[in-house]
Amino acid sequence: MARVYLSLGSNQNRDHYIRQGLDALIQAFACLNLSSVYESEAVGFSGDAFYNLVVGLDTSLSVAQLSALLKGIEDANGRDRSAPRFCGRTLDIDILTYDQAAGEIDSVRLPRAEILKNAFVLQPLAEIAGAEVHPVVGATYAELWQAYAGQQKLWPVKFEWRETLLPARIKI
Ligand SMILES: Nc1ncnc2c1ncn2[C@@H]1O[C@H](COP(=O)(O)OP(=O)(O)OP(=O)(O)O)[C@@H](O)[C@H]1O
Ligand SMILES: Nc1nc2c(c(=O)[nH]1)N=C(CO)CN2
Repeated sequence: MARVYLSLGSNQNRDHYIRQGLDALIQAFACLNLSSVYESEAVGFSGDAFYNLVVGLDTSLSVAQLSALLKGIEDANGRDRSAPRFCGRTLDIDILTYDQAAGEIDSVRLPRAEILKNAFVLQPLAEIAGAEVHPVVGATYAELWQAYAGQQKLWPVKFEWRETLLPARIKI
């Protein structure tokens, strides 16, 4: 089994698509660890604000199998692959880490560089995996998030539907 962390983001019909993404992950995996959902301004382009969260899970899927599964979930949720990289997103699911893998595996770059760049990734990752060590930097996510101080900090968003996920093998 590999320990995996995923980043979910949406800035179009955000409640709907984040919920859809989580429902699909619940169907696919035995147990999910969910961070809070955070709202932040779009980084890298001007557009609607995003909701982001991080999900932790254990899987026996390979990186290639996991990547294909996640692309399928994105596609089923209106993802337009012809759109430019920095534009609105119905649902984006990225693999942040896969155990301690480092490098390009089956066209997936690990660990994902955005962990060290963006509060909307690092803050929720530190929330649910603060004691775990970044595969390349060697510091824990809690340490990395502390070092990020002074830059953008995000605040959790209250989700009415979050509690409704509780019966579904979810650790919040
Ligand atoms: N860590 C990763 N997680 C998911 N896909 C990755 C990763 N690294 C490389 N890829 C591959 O790169 C392709 C482009 O993905 P990438 O996430 O870089 O761009 P994007 O999804 O268009 O933009 P973004 O995720 O920044 O919104 C994906 O289809 C996937 O095959
Ligand atoms: N706040 C925020 N900004 C972004 C995000 C995102 O998920 N959250 N994703 C992007 C493209 O992947 C570009 N900009």
